[in-house]
Parts: sequence; C-alpha cells; structure tokens
Amino acid sequence: MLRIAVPNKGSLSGPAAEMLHEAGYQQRRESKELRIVDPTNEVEFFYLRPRDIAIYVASGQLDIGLTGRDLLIDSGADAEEILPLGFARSTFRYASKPGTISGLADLAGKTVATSYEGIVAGHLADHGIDASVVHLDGAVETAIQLGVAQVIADVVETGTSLRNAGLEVVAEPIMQSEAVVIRRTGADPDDPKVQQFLRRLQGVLVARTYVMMDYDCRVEQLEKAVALTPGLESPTVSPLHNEGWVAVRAMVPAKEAQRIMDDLYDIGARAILTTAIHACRL
Ligand SMILES: Nc1ncnc2c1ncn2[C@@H]1O[C@H](COP(=O)(O)OP(=O)(O)OP(=O)(O)O)[C@@H](O)[C@H]1O
Ligand SMILES: O=P(O)(O)OC[C@H]1O[C@H](OP(=O)(O)OP(=O)(O)O)[C@H](O)[C@@H]1O
Ligand SMILES: [Mg+2]
Repeated sequence: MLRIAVPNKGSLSGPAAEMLHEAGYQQRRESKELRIVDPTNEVEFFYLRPRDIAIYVASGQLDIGLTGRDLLIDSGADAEEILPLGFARSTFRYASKPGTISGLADLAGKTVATSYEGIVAGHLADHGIDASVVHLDGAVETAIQLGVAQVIADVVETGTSLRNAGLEVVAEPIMQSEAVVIRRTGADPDDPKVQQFLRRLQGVLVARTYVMMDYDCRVEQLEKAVALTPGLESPTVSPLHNEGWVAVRAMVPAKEAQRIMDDLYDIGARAILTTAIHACRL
C-alpha cells in the first residue's frame, strides 16, 4: 500500500485534496480525519501539518508527500521534489517600510522576521550577510509596525498583505514556490506504485492545461492547419465524406485555444470546436 502525506490545513490542503479527487483517489469526508485508506487504489493518506510533511517523508515512513517547495527547502529535510503541481504558486521575498532598505546589502545588522527561518538563514549566509532572524508563526507583516523587526521575509502571492501593512518588497525574490510532490532522497525512482501515482497526477495536470480541438479543413490547407495544432504527438486526420476535406483532432493548450481558433478560421478551417479533457495518460 502506497503511503502518502497530504496537507491537512492552510492554502495547500483544499487544492491538494481536489487534485487527488480528480485523479480518482478517495479523500477524507471531514477535516478532523487524520488518516484514510483508499482500498480500491491501495493507497493510505495521512493528513499532516504542511510544515511537517517533508520531515515525515524524509524519515522513510511515508513514500511520498504533497507540500510546498518553500516548506521543503525550509525544513532542510532529506527529501526531494519529483513533480511540480502548478497550484499554490507564490514568491518568497524580503519586504520593509518604503525607503528603509534599498538592496540586499542593507540587511546587514538588521533583524528579519519570518516563519521560514531555514530559507532566510540559508539565503543570508549564501550572500555573506550578517543579520538576525526572528521566528514568528504567521502574520509576520505586523512585526515591523510592532518593532520586532525592520525587515520581514514571507510568502507573496498578490501582494495585498504587504500593501495593507504599508510595506514594499526589497531585492530580488528569494525563491519561487508552488505545490510539489516529494519523496525521500535516494528512494527507488522506479517504484511502480509511485510511478502510477505520478502518472495519475500528470493526467490531471494535462486535463487542466489542454483542451481537445476538432475542425474541418480543405486538404490544401492541411499543412498550415497542422502547424497551428501540432498536438502532443501528431494530430489525427480523418477523411470526410465531402471530397477534398479532412477532419483534424489535436490537443491544444487551453490558454491559446481562442487564438488558434481565430488563426484556423483565417486559413479556411470550419466547424472548429473545443472540448474539455477530463482525464488523460500521456
Ligand atoms: N497566499 C498564498 N498564495 C499561495 N500560496 C500560499 C499562500 N500562502 C501560503 N502559501 C503556500 O502555502 C504553504 C504554507 O502552508 P501553511 O499551511 O503552512 O500556511 P498557510 O497556507 O499560510 O496557512 P496558515 O497560515 O493558515 O496556517 C507554502 O507552500 C506557501 O508558499
Ligand atoms: O500576497 P498575498 O496574496 O497577500 O498572500 C500572501 C500572504 O498569504 C499568507 O498569509 P496567510 O493568510 O496564510 O496568513 P499567515 O501570515 O498567518 O500565514 C502569507 O503568509 C502572506 O501573508
Ligand atoms: Mg500562512
């Protein structure tokens, strides 16, 4: 049975459960459940604090985990990222009151408040900056106003929290984060159960990012049309009853679908339609 760690709270937990559900796995019915078994898929899910997931996975008791890249790095645990999941995207940045810090070097001698001490201490050391780090559990944006620190380092998504606290970002982002699948460093990369789990999640990612496009076009326009819709391998082309016409079917990135439909129309393709993909194995 594959043992998987899933975030039980916070920004990662809802989208992680949704993705696992889309991949065909049973998920817990209520938020107090800490462990469920999905017997059909031979998987056991452990609902753990997002911060603890890398530590559990590194210990070897759980095969894989879903967590944030920033949390993985912050933990310093002996675990590695094997698949990015495309949700909970954020940057991790320094911020301070406008006009107080102009670049990384100005952090020397200052106090930086953060919930991610591991990332920040590592970043400061890498840049040879001697600054103090104070650990806070959350709401770190308030630390400056209350005099605990002159600088904060925190997750930034829309920037609303910083703006509301009257702060601005300082220097380049420390890192880009998103939800990721992790496993213990050095674990067997060919474990068939893990591979099957990853294929299922990849299927969800493809279903979320691609649509199926169908259209009819004249044989003379086929090469131009296929250049617009190359598909993942190669498009399916079938003859139509009307001589001189073919039907084409290919997967296209959902974000580009409208532009591709316009371009296909311009070269004479007709009956252009898209349909959602619900599941996929590449
Ligand atoms: N606003 C956000 N947008 C995107 N990702 C976020 C956001 N806030 C936190 N994250 C991500 O969520 C993970 C942290 O999860 P965690 O549950 O510890 O904190 P949280 O989501 O802030 O929840 P809480 O603070 O309520 O406990 C990190 O990977 C972080 O990058
Ligand atoms: O750039 P934004 O879109 O504003 O998002 C970033 C904010 O979201 C998270 O906070 P959360 O609400 O989880 O509270 P916390 O600080 O207690 O973790 C994070 O710690 C930032 O404060
Ligand atoms: Mg938070």
